[in-house]
Amino acid sequence: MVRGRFITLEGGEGVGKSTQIRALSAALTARGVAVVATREPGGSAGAEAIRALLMEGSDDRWDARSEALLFAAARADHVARTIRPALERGAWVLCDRFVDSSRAYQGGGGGITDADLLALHGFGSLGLLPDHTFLLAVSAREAERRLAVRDAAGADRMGSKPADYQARLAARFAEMAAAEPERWRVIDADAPAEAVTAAIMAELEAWL
Ligand SMILES: Nc1ncnc2c1ncn2[C@@H]1O[C@H](COP(=O)(O)OP(=O)(O)OP(=O)(O)O)[C@@H](O)[C@H]1O
Ligand SMILES: Cc1cn([C@H]2C[C@H](O)[C@@H](COP(=O)(O)O)O2)c(=O)[nH]c1=O
Repeated sequence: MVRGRFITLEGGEGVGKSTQIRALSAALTARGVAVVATREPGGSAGAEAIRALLMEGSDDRWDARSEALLFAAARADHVARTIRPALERGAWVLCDRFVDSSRAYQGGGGGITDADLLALHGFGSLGLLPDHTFLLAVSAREAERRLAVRDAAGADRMGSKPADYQARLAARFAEMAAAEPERWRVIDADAPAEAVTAAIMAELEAWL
């Protein structure tokens, strides 16, 4: 079976993932690569409907277990309807967040065990993992500056989690990147957007 590449961008709030997905899509398309750019939660009709349930309403709308199940259900639909078909066509899938966001947010932030989250992922998405994951790391000061711009009109449900939740999830991202260095690359995302794109493209060069 011909298989494309599955690349994910991860990190905390407002670290520049969507900016990079757009720039990388353009750079890879210019190199003749068939690209599917997508995001989580979302990326298929069913998953976008679940996204609205997750992103709207008050912080206590879902408890940690219900929230983990909803993210896993959205991911199962996204994988089955968008990601696997694209990979089977030989496309490169660039995804803004994937299962590692559940491991950081619902795990590190929300206290669900990694084993439970991976079991949900094994059932829902048959355990699909990215070939390569880029962690966009920003300093606390830069994160604060970017979030002030993003949330000037108010944060969504996930973006309004308390500071200790944000600190736990950042620590969990760093832990996962250190534990699986063959899949993860940590990118200095305090740098200007063009420099971040160049750093990621340099890592992807080997596959082009
Ligand atoms: N390298 C960069 N340097 C300075 N500002 C940046 C950089 N990358 C993105 N930004 C700005 O930071 C803000 C957040 O960027 P973006 O929406 O790409 O982040 P994100 O990680 O996708 O956010 P979210 O968590 O909301 O999905 C935007 O205002 C964007 O223009
Ligand atoms: C996939 C996934 C996402 N989240 C959180 C992370 C963000 O707060 C939102 C998504 O918003 P974005 O602006 O599109 O990045 O959802 C999560 O908690 N768990 C997940 O699995």
